[in-house]
Amino acid sequence: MQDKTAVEVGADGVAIVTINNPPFNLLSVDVMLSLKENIEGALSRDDVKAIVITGTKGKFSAGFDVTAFGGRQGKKTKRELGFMSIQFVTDTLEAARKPLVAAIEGPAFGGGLEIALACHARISTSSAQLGLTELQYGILPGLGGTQRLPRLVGLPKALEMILMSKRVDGREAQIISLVDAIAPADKLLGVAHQWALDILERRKPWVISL
Ligand SMILES: C[C@H](O)CC(=O)SCCNC(=O)CCNC(=O)[C@H](O)C(C)(C)COP(=O)(O)OP(=O)(O)OC[C@H]1O[C@@H](n2cnc3c(N)ncnc32)[C@H](O)[C@@H]1OP(=O)(O)O
Repeated sequence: MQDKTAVEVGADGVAIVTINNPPFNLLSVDVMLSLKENIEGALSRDDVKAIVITGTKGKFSAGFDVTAFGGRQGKKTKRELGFMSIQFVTDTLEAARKPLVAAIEGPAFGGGLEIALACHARISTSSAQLGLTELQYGILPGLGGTQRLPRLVGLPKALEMILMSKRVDGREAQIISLVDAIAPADKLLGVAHQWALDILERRKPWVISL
């Protein structure tokens, strides 16, 4: 089976953890367990100083695969969605003692954006699309987005985005403080790397939104 996330550690000590579930890097329990495992691995390595999270093929993540929400669990005993909290990934990010930066290109929706919100900074391209779009499926953001988004963008803007499943592009996201900086696609990872090292060296603030 193809790995759902990949890790590469650069000579500068920044690990890039890439979500690898094309075409939209949708999240599932498997993808999130793989993400958690690779982030924990990077956090425990002495040669890793900071972590950048991104998505493969120019797409951060379009959120949870909503087809997994269909149907009742019935008498299943295996640990599946509905039997377990899916916040295990954001719990890991929250507990991290190394800088975490999200490098966002393409869609960052629902759980995808919530993973980015749990990082200490977000860098995006100007054309990236960001939103907590869960309500269009009749569900609430489930990875802490209802708490983290208002802390970054203020309550009125967060309510507008959540209640109307409103999407913003990278440019607007920077204006409302949802992303910290904009970079062209070919420089995105480089800028995110530098931002992570700047947090480490205290040249940029270590911002925890929850
Ligand atoms: C825990 C969390 O809080 C819960 C969540 O994350 S809920 C999920 C939130 N995510 C979203 O709202 C994203 C919704 N998707 C989109 O906006 C758009 O599909 C997109 C921008 C990703 C891609 O757009 P576009 O390129 O025009 O392709 P589009 O035709 O819409 O989608 C392609 C296929 O992917 C599927 N898809 C897209 N997002 C999906 C998702 N989150 N779950 C399951 N399937 C999805 C579509 O249903 C479609 O399937 P089909 O080919 O069988 O009809």
